[in-house]
Amino acid sequence: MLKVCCAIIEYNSKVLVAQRPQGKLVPLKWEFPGGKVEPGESTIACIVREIKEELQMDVEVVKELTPVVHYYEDFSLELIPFVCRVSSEHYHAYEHSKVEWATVEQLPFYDWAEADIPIMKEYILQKL
Ligand SMILES: Nc1nc2c([nH]c(=O)n2[C@H]2C[C@H](O)[C@@H](COP(=O)(O)OP(=O)(O)OP(=O)(O)O)O2)c(=O)[nH]1
Repeated sequence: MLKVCCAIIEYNSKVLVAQRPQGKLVPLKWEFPGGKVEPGESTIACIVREIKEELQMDVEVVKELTPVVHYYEDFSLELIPFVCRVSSEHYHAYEHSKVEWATVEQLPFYDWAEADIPIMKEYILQKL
């Protein structure tokens, strides 16, 4: 099964959310940025690498949340979430159509990729 890591990046009480581009899988849905684990790569190395590639940010991993297995119509994946910290709010959006800093209260109102919904909910619950 496809193994994908994603990052819930925190800064100043907000988290970074990103919209997938048109023309890729799960188009225009919102996600926590990340990507596929490469052969032989640890999940932590994967998330640090992906966030550097996609957003030019250096993350520090704080903790892992519960992985989600999700079956889309045409593919399935295991999505492994990490809460991460950054020391600056600045990013360059190389691979997303939009990127935003959202408050925890705003998270339920994004049009999420289905696999991200349980992750978003778990994150909100552990913030209460
Ligand atoms: N990065 C990320 N991918 C997610 C999330 N939720 C979700 O269903 N996915 C899916 C979409 C993609 O099919 C896959 C992640 O692959 P990816 O982001 O590395 O790759 P991609 O399909 O955008 O493009 P590519 O690297 O193959 O060119 O997992 C999420 O929160 N973050």
